[in-house]
Amino acid sequence: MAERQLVVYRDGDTIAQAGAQRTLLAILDTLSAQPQAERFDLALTGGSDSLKALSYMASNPLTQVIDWSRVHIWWGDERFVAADDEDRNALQARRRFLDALVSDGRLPAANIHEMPADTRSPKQAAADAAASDAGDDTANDALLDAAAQQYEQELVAELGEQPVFDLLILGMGPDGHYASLFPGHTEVNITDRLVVGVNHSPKMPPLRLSLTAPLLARSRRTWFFTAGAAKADAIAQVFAKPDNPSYPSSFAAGTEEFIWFTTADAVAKVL
Ligand SMILES: O=C1O[C@H](COP(=O)(O)O)[C@@H](O)[C@H](O)[C@H]1O
Repeated sequence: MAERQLVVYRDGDTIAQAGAQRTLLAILDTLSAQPQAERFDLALTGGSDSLKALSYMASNPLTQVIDWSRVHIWWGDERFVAADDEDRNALQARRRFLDALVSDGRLPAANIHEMPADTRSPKQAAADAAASDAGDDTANDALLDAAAQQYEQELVAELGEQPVFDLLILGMGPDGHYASLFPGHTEVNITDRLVVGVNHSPKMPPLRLSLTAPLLARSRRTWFFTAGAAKADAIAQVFAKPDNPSYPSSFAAGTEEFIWFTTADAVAKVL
């Protein structure tokens, strides 16, 4: 595993700008190296700091010279809502960056590997939510598990039984969650699945899908984009103790590179 590196920038906007440039360079250099890599697998996250980086990618000139037909896009987690719901991480990424690449004919639509969306009717979703409120999670759990299995199959079909991303971008919530692995939830301990359903997420919306910790830890490069004082307590705890379920981000790693891009206020309790 790569040693954790810490980079402290002036503000979140700098994380997003530098992160955009760095992401595009990683793609360009990997696809241009000799012998050439066939493809580049990039796993995105939701979250304020990382989404901003996607907007900067859209206007960065390096975007014009990348062979996007060899780039595949994945997500570390997703909110299990309808495909056109504003809460969806993939929708936000499409709007900021991906849709333009597809409509220009540069990124094949099939290279965007979105996690499954909720296709239930509003009436059925409300009935399942009512059952859950009454203590019966059978329907929601079954639905989430089927969706998680579907994404697992897509990962295995594209990347084999032990999928590895070239680059995984992550954000961390103030509670220390990453992807949709939350403190106090059992999903962070699951090691025999690639993808899990997450019910009763403490952050809305309540139904989610997440890659599991072992998959998230074997990315070649793993970068956190994490700004702001609200994250200071969690970063201090994450840096203090690895693999701590109370601060799930402490499970993250990268095999070749593992970098936290932060701001001074975010690491005020570490340094
Ligand atoms: O809910 C989520 O939150 C985390 C962190 O988001 P942030 O806005 O606090 O940076 C994000 O990484 C994850 O993808 C998202 O679903």
